[in-house]
Amino acid sequence: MPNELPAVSSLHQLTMNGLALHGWSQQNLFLSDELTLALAVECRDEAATGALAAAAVGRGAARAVHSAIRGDRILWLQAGRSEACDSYLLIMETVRVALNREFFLGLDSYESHFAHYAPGAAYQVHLDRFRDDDLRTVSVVIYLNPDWPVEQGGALRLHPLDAPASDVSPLGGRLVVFLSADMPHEVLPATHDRLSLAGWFRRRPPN
Ligand SMILES: O=C(O)CCC(=O)C(=O)O
Ligand SMILES: [Fe+2]
Repeated sequence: MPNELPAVSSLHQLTMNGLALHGWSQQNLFLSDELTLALAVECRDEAATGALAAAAVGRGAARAVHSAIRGDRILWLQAGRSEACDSYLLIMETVRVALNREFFLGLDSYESHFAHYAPGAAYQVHLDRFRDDDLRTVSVVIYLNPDWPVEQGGALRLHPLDAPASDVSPLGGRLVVFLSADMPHEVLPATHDRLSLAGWFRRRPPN
């Protein structure tokens, strides 16, 4: 009986290998320049019209905006909002399938938002998995900034539990994935506007 599963793209395979070995992975040129630009324009336009809202931290009664802890403004995506977003969500669907096949995670959904960090905005060290909601399993960030010299700051700093910290500069088209429960991370302040898409693959809720 031949293997019926379609081939996983070699880029996805690299991502899977990095996750398995280190708990995180970075891929440059993950999105095409064309799609990155379309998403960047959409994010910038939405920010300019005031459609992004100050992001909150915490859940339930503790949920509140604390801009010194988390300074980005966000807009959650819905399927069908634009051709570019639908292309992005379709690509992330192929990543979801690859993650499930490689790690048997039972991921059944993906939630994602645009984020804009104005100059000086940051996000202090945190974990993406909530204490009272452990369904977020794999975190994703895709950057939408063309030409981002490292001196502009704004790195994502990952703090693996068993390895030195790693900085990832938010250069357009770049993907970072990491395990939501185990990877403390922070966003360092930048000198320029910093645009991204953040997202989370969620597990099926238990019955
Ligand atoms: O933008 C980034 O590099 C990371 C964002 C982040 O940690 C989050 O939204 O939870
Ligand atoms: Fe995070």
